Amino acid sequence: EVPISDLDPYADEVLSNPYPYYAKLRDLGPVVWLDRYQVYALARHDEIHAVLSDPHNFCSSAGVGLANFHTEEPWRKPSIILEADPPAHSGIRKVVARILSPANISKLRPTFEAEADKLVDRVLAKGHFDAASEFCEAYPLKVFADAVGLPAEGRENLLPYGDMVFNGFGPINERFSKRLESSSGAVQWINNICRRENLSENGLGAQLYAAADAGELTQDEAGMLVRTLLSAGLDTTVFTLCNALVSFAQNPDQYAILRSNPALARQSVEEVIRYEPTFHSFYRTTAKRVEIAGVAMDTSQKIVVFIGSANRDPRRWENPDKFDITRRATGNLGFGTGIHGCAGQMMARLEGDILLSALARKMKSIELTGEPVQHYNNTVRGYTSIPVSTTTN
Ligand SMILES: CC(C)Cc1ccc(C(=O)O)cc1
Repeated sequence: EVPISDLDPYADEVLSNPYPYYAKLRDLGPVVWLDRYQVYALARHDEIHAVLSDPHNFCSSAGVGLANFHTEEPWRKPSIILEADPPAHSGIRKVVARILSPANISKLRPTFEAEADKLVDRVLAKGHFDAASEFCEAYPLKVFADAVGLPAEGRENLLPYGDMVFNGFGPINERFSKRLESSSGAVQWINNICRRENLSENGLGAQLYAAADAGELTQDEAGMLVRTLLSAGLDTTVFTLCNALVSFAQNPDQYAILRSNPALARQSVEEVIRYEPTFHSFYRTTAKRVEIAGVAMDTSQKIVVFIGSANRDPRRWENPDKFDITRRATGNLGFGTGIHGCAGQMMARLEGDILLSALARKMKSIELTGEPVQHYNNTVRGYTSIPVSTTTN
């Protein structure tokens, strides 16, 4: 029989430190029934990897959150890439993958490096700063928003919008719908800013519209994909940088290794994404009657996969709870895997590599001057405040 758990993965006490709860789920078995939400839960690496690698049996078009689009209205128009299955997904993904390819985004490196050095010098000159709001948020909101081609004004809408998107993959509870009302301005702003006339001539947004001119997409689909970039590309990198800073602050020996060789920044981003992934849980829906680890499931069943648990599974990782930037962390599930694997992962690595190496070259150690304040969201983990004092060379 399938073990039953009454865990509420969206309770604040679980969100504040999910790892002990993940360990319990892993020990219960490869497939667990979450009674509270009436869904199956996978917490072990191998089963999660298998489900994310099998879009045929485990589909995304019913939504990748708790809500089942087969039976309920999505809160926003479904994404044409995230919430799509082959064959519709394939052509769209090809365009996005080209625009976010290493070849295309490596052209951004000189600008990204110049902005990182400017930001590091600015915060170090202050003597102490909030590494969340003044550093980890400021950097993607400048370099990625510029790269997409957004105007300077209105960017304060971006993180609140992303927060709604990521809450939206969990239970659409009263908190969420209240947030939706209060941030309807952000939703309007996002839908408007994705229009071609509001974007720069040569940014990633313009490149999507150029693909439409070339007949690879419709103009509408290009606009929807600009929304994708703004939905997926901000909060995720902001919180990854926050998680990096806090992980290094709590493991000064690891920051000392990075200081001794800033070129390790790229590899350290990989370990941050394994150890403290920003994105923790999302869903697939069975597309037919199917079995996982001997458990027979009906069609149209929701399955939650806990990415954050897969990355700490001792069946896959040695000493999984240790933050160790010298380990080989590639292949972790922080960026997902398979046809829906993160299309922006090279952009995320570029931002993390550049900002962390710029910091490591100039800041001797990361000294917290107060407790980091965690950001609470149904599916992403990060911080809203990380008070640090600067210790230059
Ligand atoms: C971790 C993923 C769920 C992030 C994400 C969010 C939104 C979209 C979209 O297409 O709107 C795509 C990807």
